This record gives sequence, structure tokens and C-alpha cells, in this order.
Amino acid sequence: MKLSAVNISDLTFSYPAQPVPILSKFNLEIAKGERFGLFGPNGAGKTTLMNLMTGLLILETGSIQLLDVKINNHRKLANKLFGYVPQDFSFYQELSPAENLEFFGAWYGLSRQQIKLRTNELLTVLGLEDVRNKPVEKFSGGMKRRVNLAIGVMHNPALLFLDEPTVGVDVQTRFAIIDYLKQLNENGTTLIYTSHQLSEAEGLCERIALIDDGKIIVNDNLDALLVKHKQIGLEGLFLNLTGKNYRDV
Ligand SMILES: Nc1ncnc2c1ncn2[C@@H]1O[C@H](COP(=O)(O)OP(=O)(O)OP(=O)(O)O)[C@@H](O)[C@H]1O
Repeated sequence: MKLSAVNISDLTFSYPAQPVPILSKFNLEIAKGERFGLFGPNGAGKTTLMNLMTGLLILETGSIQLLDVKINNHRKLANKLFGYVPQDFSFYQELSPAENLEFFGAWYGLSRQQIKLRTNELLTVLGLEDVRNKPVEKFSGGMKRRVNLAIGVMHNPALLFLDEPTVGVDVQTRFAIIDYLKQLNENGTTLIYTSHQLSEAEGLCERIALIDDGKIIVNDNLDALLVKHKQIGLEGLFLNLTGKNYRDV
């Protein structure tokens, strides 16, 4: 049987202040090598799920397995398997990209030589070589997003979780980031992505799950879903399946 990248089984989770679970008996399997997209309206539970898969939140019942590691029992081991590019910037603003990558490379346990090589490689690929020693706080939104991405992939993870990796960037940076993500995937990295940028998602994701109110509504190959629901794009599919009412009031 093919090894799953992510296997979530009977997961239940609620925040302390809220008695009703955000996710209840939730199941999801993502195959190795996929470019998988997780979508849903505001408050559907996407970030909560990402934070559970990356161990930032602790699950109550059920299990989450990343490749062959159950994160319930082996959190430290699981941490080496994945990279996380969170929606909020995860770097030190007062440090340069090179210093940030050095810090996070050491945190991931890379050797000095590995840190040097990987830093040079990432700064070149992501167009940050000319500003490698300047403090990140002075950077444009697009440059900061590229630094955020570089940190998430510093240790060449087998799985990469991406929460709105292109929010607030211009067309050039969006193109560069999506192109780089596709290259990573071609080299074997499984991508688990969430965003409200649905046209961008169409070009990136092969399979998608739509979640609403903590439940999966559909989970299938994107092209097959478009045919089945007679839609020409993800936005139409999204509205068709989740309705047009506001969700954040
Ligand atoms: N720290 C928290 N404490 C209590 N409730 C929370 C917390 N974080 C999120 N929630 C609630 O959990 C639900 C799911 O939120 P979550 O952020 O996971 O949704 P989302 O799908 O990522 O939304 P968005 O698209 O707006 O980012 C919402 O009802 C939200 O209000």
C-alpha cells in the first residue's frame, strides 16, 4: 500500500473557551507527492487543522500521522519531517535573511556547511541575494513572503504546509512563489496548501478538499469536481457548495 503523507483519523478538537468542537470525528488522507489544497469560508477550520497537523495545537482525541510518524506520540521526530509557512511572518524582523536562515537552519539541526550551502541556494532561487545582509523589517511585502517561504523549506522537508503563502504580494512574487512550489513538488515534496486566492490555487492544486463548519464537503481531484458540479473554476465550485452567505458575522 502507498504510504500516506498525512493520515488524520477520528480527530476531535475544541478551543478551551468553546464547548462545541471545531472539528469532530474528522478524517482526511493526503497521498505522498500530492499538491493538495484545503479550502473553505472564513472560520471553516482550515488554520486550526493546519495547526493541529503541525503540532502547534494539541489534539484531544483521534490521531494524526505524518508519513510513518504519529505526531501524538513522537512530536520531536515529526518536527523534522515537515516545513510550515504560516500566514503570519515567522522571522526576526531585525535580522537579515541570511541571519534568519542561519538561525532556523541551526534550529532544524543542520550543520554549518549545510546552512551555508542551503542559505546561498535559497537566497538565489528566491531573488534575495542582493539583500542578503539587510534587515528584513525594511523589505517589501513580497520580499518578506519569500523570506517566510525560505525559512519553511530550509531543511528540505518531505512535507510542506502553506497557509496563505502569497497574501499581499504582487504578480511577480506570486508567480515566483508558485513556480518554486511546483519545482519543490516535482522533486518530491508533498504540498498541503490553503488560501483564499482561488485562481492561484487552480494552477497549483491537483486535489482539493472543501471544508465548511469543520466538516469536509468534497474531497477529490479538482478537474473531476469541476466536471461533476458543472463549474469552470474553483470560485464557482466554492460558491456552489458553500453558498453565498457571509460566514464571519
Ligand atoms: N484561539 C482560538 N480560540 C477560540 N476560538 C478560535 C481560536 N482560533 C480560531 N477559533 C475559532 O475556530 C473556528 C475556526 O477558525 P480557523 O481560524 O481555523 O478558520 P479558517 O478556516 O482558518 O478561517 P480563515 O479563512 O478566516 O483564516 C472559528 O470559529 C474561529 O473563531
